[in-house]
Amino acid sequence: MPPSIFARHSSEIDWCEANYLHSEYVAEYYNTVTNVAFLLVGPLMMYLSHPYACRRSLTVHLVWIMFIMIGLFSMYYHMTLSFFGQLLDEISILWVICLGYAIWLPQPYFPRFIKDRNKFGAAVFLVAVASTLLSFVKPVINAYVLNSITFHILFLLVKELRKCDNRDIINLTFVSFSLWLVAISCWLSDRLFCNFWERLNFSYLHSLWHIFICLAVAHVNTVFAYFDAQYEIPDCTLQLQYWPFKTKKIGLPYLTITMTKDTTKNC
Ligand SMILES: CCCCCCCC/C=C\CCCCCCCC(=O)N[C@@H](CO)[C@H](O)/C=C/CCCCCCCCCCCCC
Ligand SMILES: [Ca+2]
Ligand SMILES: [Zn+2]
Repeated sequence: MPPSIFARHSSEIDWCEANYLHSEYVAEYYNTVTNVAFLLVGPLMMYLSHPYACRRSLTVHLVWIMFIMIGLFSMYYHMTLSFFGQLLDEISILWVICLGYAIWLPQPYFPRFIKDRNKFGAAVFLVAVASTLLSFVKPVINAYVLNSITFHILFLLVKELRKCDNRDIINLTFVSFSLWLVAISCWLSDRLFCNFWERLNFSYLHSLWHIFICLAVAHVNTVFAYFDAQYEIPDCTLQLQYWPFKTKKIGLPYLTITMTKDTTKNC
């Protein structure tokens, strides 16, 4: 009788951090606790991006609500290392990436047979449903497939950067890329070189992944929001700001928005 999908350690994946070192209920303590970053950054980005969301679309808030859900599901996953927890974690990531594409992919990148964003959103929804079903086929590769989407995201960034003359946005993109590079290096090292890190008595790279990928996504989403606004709300003047260190340009990036003429608002 195979173990229940809810059973502890029913996932095929066990991260490098030693299990049950700090609590009999939490399999990977630091891999669980570091997901608090998502529970902090998600609400903060909702608050900071509210003026932009009012002008662009309130579905922007759904991205950050799902971001918080990712943090909760990842906490549950690392607490139990259950197959159910792994799928909750990976499927929630899949859906938030799809939502990000549905909202922010600039129209010039739509497939030729799709002319407007509503139709593109419907196509993305179908892809998300099909991908969700496929995630049950070989779960051990799901995370690699999800991470490979980043290469398309990098392609989009390069294409848009070539047309961008805003120094602040160019700088933000490089910071996003740097954060992601550190994050994916931690993720791959934890997955592929655990024995090496265990010998150094440092098996917390996946915990660092959580922190850096959380920050990378907060940064890259702001870059895509800026590029998207050039196409979707061109009558707005956008300025990049940072919280909490406004003058030093360090912290969470967000867009302030001034209207050149009164146009529709969602709130
Ligand atoms: C038009 C493009 C829009 C792009 C929108 C991108 C939105 C990405 C939103 C959320 C991704 C959050 C990923 C955090 C994962 C946290 C949970 C976790 O660590 N899960 C692991 C198990 O614990 C699991 O192994 C991870 C699976 C893969 C995660 C894939 C992350 C893709 C990140 C895409 C953004 C890259 C930023 C690139 C910056 C240059
Ligand atoms: Ca472990
Ligand atoms: Zn994780």
